[in-house]
Amino acid sequence: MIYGNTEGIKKFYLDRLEALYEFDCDKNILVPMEVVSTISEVSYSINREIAVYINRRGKIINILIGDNLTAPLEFMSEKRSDRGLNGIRCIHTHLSEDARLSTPDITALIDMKFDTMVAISVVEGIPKSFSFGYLKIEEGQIKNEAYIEGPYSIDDINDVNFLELVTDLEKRIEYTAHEVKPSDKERVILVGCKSDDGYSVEESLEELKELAETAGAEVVYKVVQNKSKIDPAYFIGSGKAREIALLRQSLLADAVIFDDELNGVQTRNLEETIGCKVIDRTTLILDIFAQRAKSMEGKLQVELAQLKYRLPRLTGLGQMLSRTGGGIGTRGPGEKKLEIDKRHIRERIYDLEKELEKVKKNRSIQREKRKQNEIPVVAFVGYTNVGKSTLRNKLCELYGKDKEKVLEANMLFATLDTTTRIITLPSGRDVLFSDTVGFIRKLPHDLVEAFKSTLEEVVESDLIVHVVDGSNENAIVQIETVNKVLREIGAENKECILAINKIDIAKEENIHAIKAKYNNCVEISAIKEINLDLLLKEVELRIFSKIITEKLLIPYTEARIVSALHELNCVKSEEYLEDGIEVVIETTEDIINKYKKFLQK
Ligand SMILES: Nc1nc2c(ncn2[C@@H]2O[C@H](COP(=O)(O)OP(=O)(O)OP(=O)(O)O)[C@@H](O)[C@H]2O)c(=O)[nH]1
Ligand SMILES: [Mg+2]
Repeated sequence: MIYGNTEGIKKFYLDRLEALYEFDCDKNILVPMEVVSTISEVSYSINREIAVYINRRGKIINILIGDNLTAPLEFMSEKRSDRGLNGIRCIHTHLSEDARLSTPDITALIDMKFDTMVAISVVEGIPKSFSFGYLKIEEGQIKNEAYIEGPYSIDDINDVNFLELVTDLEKRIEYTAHEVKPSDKERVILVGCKSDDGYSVEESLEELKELAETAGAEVVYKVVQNKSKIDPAYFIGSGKAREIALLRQSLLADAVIFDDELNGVQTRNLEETIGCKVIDRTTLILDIFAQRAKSMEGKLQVELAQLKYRLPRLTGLGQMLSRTGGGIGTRGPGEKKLEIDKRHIRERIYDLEKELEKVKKNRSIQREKRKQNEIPVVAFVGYTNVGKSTLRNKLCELYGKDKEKVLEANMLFATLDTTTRIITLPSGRDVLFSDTVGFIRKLPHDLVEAFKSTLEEVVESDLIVHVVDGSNENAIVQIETVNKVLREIGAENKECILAINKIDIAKEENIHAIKAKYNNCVEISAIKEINLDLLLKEVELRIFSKIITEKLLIPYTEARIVSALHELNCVKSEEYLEDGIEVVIETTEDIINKYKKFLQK
């Protein structure tokens, strides 16, 4: 793939340039003459400047056509390497007698920390003279200044030993202890494609970024791919993959994470081209789940899901992953390494399924017991990070019988196991509140499958409290994502309350939009303890009483009852008739019973 302004250029020239990708440059030589003569000729013929980017292994990783060639790379400058030279040299043509580096050339050199920047003056297709620049290093630090050498003739430039130059530069850069081992964090590049599921790529990538950070990585760049057609071999197309390879080198990234699922072949091809570990969103989510699972059952489920996801992909998996170098995508529950041998994986899957069967049986026995005690169960569901755990902890703190806290953190998937606590409602009745794992978009199917038994709690519950982050602009899409999973586990017809959380920071119009679309909303703030009593009242109402609509006729002498009913917030309409006030109320059985004598037949 040739980048830049290739419009109107004959295929013949593009092919000649393309062939350079196969060429191995001598590692010692600053400007490989075969490359120089090709780009000089083509540059002259098409009357455009050409730049090639070569890594230290002597591989050409990118070829660019256009004017102002070094400029397009500035898009990376903000994320450029802070840890020394970027390991790439740029060689480009000037279609004039002037081989001196231009100001943009020098700026790019400094910004990107190229190993060197070489300019060739090309006259009538012949390389005439050369100049090159490299960064100034003082007291162990790379300065924002460059040394420029030349112009040199072809003979002179051939005497420059590139390897010596770069080795010397590298030697003089003093890496502090921190820089040598910059952090335990993996540096990752994210790649996303446009999708049509209601999210923009940017939002989806933002979520992927949060996921990556939750997994302990540092995101150094995000790549957006416009192409909607999926390449069977590379997912994004081989040209784009090469572009990412260049990025990876200059940003010194350790891994690339794709926002969509990749198959084994795509993973292998991408790893080969990009030259580092490549993982997808599902692997990342599984990795997070592996780190977070606490209960025996949770751990078993995560491992099972991981192995099931891996098995069909193993054939295609490249060097990078089968070596299991460590980091994201290689962790199993409890930091143990994942199996990479197919036969072992199959055996392990079999064992895990057996073990899970046992655990499942236990769980249903427990559930039976609870049923016998007749304590109703309220299940908290909701998109990840909406505040389910915070809400449940607050409720436990204020109304609970035991005060053990559920891990709450501003991290995705803080909760991975259903945990259940008893809460006393205002009326004095007890209910069990159970917190569940957060739901997330593009939740891998294996995972829904794996967590079904955890989610059985939801299916078996008496009431669902669907918690929504009212401050999130995607709240409605998130609600729909959760509803979709609820449908998948067969819980769509359950009695449900929508708790719109975080109203302390939510925008008015956002809340309005949610309320306009859904019934049974209660606006709350878990953190600020706003309306939590109201939520519990609503819970009580939904669980312990059927809602009935009745018409009462209340004599004028008993008018205070009407105001009492108004206080209960259950009056739907009222009419002043001759023999009394006719009110239609929508409320619970026990309240209706209280006013039985006024019932109109
Ligand atoms: N401003 C504000 N922030 C809140 C509120 N409730 C929760 N949060 C914050 O939202 C973040 C996520 O809260 P959690 O309770 O961990 O969310 P969760 O839904 O349990 O998340 P998972 O278990 O990962 O699915 C935390 O940083 C909370 O402090 C609220 O009412 N207002
Ligand atoms: Mg939680």
